[in-house]
Amino acid sequence: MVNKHLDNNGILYLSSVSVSFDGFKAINNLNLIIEPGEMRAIIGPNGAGKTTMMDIITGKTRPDEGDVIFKSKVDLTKYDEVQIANIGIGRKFQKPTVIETLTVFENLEMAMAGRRTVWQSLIHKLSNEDTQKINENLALINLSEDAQRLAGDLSHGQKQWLEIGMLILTEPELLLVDEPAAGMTDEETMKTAELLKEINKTRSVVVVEHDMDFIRALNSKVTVLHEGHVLAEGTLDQVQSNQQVIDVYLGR
Ligand SMILES: Nc1ncnc2c1ncn2[C@@H]1O[C@H](COP(=O)(O)OP(=O)(O)OP(=O)(O)O)[C@@H](O)[C@H]1O
Repeated sequence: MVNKHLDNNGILYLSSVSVSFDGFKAINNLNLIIEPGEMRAIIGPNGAGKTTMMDIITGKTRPDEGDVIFKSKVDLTKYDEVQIANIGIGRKFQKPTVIETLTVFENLEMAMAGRRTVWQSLIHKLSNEDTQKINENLALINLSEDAQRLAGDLSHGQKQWLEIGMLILTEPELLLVDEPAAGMTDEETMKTAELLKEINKTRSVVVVEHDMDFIRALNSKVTVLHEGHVLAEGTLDQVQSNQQVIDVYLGR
């Protein structure tokens, strides 16, 4: 079933994807292509299907119909969540899941160790190369000064950055980020946009977000979802001046 997509160069390709919950089509004939190296923002009113779409890409939800292809050849519907993470798709959920009783550095060390247990990763001696990677990661996520603080003492925004840093250490080719700006201060929100732009220099990023100032700062192509399919695509200015999009947001 995958051969027909080999001429498609997208890092992520969704074609005619649908899924129903108790007869209700949460995703309805969804088509989406993310190009390699692209940053894409996904917006849409509550219930548009944004989370369900992320769930389908990451193997949490199986589509009833359609193709979900990674890098032109990997049929993601055949794999489970852990396998998809290992294939190279990292997902950042809205709520941070860092270990609060460990330091920032230890959390990163654990992420670096991947499948080792917490205890194994803490007694495992880091190579110089690993230490350097963690230090570079700390600089990326703006937490160099906070490396020895307990993760539980960080602000909400800093915890989100730490978790993004942990995901980056697993070196995903595609990073999916769910509402990163929720609960952040304006300053944290803008720093998060800068962080994702920096990350996007080396990998593809798909961000679901409601905060329009944040979306504007990303300066990327925007896809508007509505009732489980794509309503509009373009720059933020283009989609914001699209009458159908305006009507959907105003509930008309
Ligand atoms: N497991 C499920 N069982 C039943 N209905 C579901 C399930 N998951 C999602 N839905 C429904 O599917 C629709 C799409 O939900 P989804 O959470 O994907 O939207 P969303 O765009 O992420 O919304 P929000 O912006 O509020 O997070 C909603 O009507 C939701 O109630």
